[in-house]
Amino acid sequence: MAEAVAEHGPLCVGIDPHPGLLASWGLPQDAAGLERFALTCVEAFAGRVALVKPQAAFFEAHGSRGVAVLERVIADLRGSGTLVLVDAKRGDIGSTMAAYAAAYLTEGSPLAGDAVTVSPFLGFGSLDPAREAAAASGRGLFVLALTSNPEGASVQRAVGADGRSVAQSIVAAAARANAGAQPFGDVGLVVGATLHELGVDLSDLGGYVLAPGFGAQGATVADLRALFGPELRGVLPTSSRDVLKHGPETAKLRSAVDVVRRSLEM
Ligand SMILES: O=C(O)c1cc(=O)[nH]c(=O)n1[C@@H]1O[C@H](COP(=O)(O)O)[C@@H](O)[C@H]1O
Repeated sequence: MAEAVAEHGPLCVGIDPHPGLLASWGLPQDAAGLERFALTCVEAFAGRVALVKPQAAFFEAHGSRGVAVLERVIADLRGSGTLVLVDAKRGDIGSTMAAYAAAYLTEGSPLAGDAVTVSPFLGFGSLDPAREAAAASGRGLFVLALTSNPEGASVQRAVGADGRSVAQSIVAAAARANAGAQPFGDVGLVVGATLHELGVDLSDLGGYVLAPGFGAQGATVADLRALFGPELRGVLPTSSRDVLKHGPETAKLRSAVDVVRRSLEM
């Protein structure tokens, strides 16, 4: 990850084939349209950004043919040397989590990218099978901590018996998992760029922070710096619709990526 960020900058671009985007790209609302959309994104982004984040939901919406397209996207991006974060937000009891870990974090599985998003809201310990699989296969996790949607706060800012917010407990558990790793461990967090204040201390995290909400959900580069500090150390801003709306021409998608990337350098 550190090498990819050093080469391309910290921007993560999402592949979110919304029905509205398929329509504006002049594509049919079926698996063939999805495939055309997703492979155009691969062509536009491979080798140009540190990380690409396909959103699994939009592929699953097309059934098994859609999932096959997701598998192809993962294979093509990884084959080009571009890191893939599969945004599947999985979370379940530990014994079932082990099956998700087999699907998303195990070498040889067609759905395994380089990292996957997971939900800790069944208890951080329920993620242990995913942490073990990630460590064994050299992959990573991005654990939801403070999400970009306004509804998240009622759960994530709730204060537990120990006086800490749920989000701060998640940060602490991730920091424990990353302890000793240099420069960063396998466990990243998701913290929305749309938040008005952080309200958690990320200084000991020892992992990357994926920051969605940048672009289409309204957060700007200034918001990112206000929230995470001017250096944006370890922060991976991620944008989907704000880039994808420039398709279907590959050149226009690439220049949209360049504009966003430059805005993060200023
Ligand atoms: O895990 C995520 O990526 C995620 C977490 C979060 O708190 N908010 C959030 O928007 N996301 C995802 O990030 C993407 C944001 O898309 P845009 O709003 O189009 O940039 C979508 O795929 C969301 O599912």
